[in-house]
Amino acid sequence: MSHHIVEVKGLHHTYPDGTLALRNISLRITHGESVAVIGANGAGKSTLLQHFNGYLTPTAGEIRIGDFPLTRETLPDIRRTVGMVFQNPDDQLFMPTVYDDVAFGPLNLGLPAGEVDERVRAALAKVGAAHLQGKPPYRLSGGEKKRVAIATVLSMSPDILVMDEPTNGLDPFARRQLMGLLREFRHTRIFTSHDLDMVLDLCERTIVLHEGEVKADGPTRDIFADAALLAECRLEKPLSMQGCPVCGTRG
Ligand SMILES: Nc1ncnc2c1ncn2[C@@H]1O[C@H](COP(=O)(O)OP(=O)(O)OP(=O)(O)O)[C@@H](O)[C@H]1O
Repeated sequence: MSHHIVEVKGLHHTYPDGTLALRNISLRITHGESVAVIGANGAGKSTLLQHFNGYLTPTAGEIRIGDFPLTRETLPDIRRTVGMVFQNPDDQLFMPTVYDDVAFGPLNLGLPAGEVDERVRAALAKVGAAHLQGKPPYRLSGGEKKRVAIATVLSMSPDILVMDEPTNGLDPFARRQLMGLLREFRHTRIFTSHDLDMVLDLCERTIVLHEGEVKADGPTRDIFADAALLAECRLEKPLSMQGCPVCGTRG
């Protein structure tokens, strides 16, 4: 299913203030892959993800989603294909109620009212936020906002799910619930996270960014076993691979 493929060729991104955030990034993510993009603060993870559905435009290089290069003409279709959860849920929630926010995307697809309602209820139930549907988003807690932001993307049934720090601000129960949901999602998943145990659990492939460049791209366990790479990129092993300080067993 080629429409689930994300391809990046020679991507550079310089912000208007002159910050060079991405340098010559090339990668290809195919259907059904679960891929983590990790790196220290400021490594370029959010900048990279925001190119996948055209929120940022490359300074140089190309993004292809499936068979199409990302251009002004293909952008509406690509936004239907790629569901993006931003790091900050306030960037995603702007309607008077939670229900309206989750319905916004499906309504824009022109779906009949009954189907929109079905999608909204299913998406809110999946993130455990059905009870919040009548509330204004600005009255929600940080973790509640995050869950609703995720529901706004799920209600669009995207082919490719892109999430920037999806577990940020979630309590342990909500984190586990989200991990279950990501595990169930059968199409392409790409996310950034500092939650390296989640990365180890959910992603067979990990891409390491360091100072705007791809430093490594490979099987997640191999990445976390490379102590020199982790040290160079200011990363640590997931807790579950650090061994038990009491009994001395290795992860
Ligand atoms: N709007 C902006 N204008 C100028 N520079 C920016 C802008 N947004 C991000 N940057 C810079 O681009 C670089 C990459 O930032 P980015 O947000 O992509 O990092 P990140 O890896 O997602 O970090 P974090 O883990 O802290 O979320 C950083 O040097 C940052 O200061």
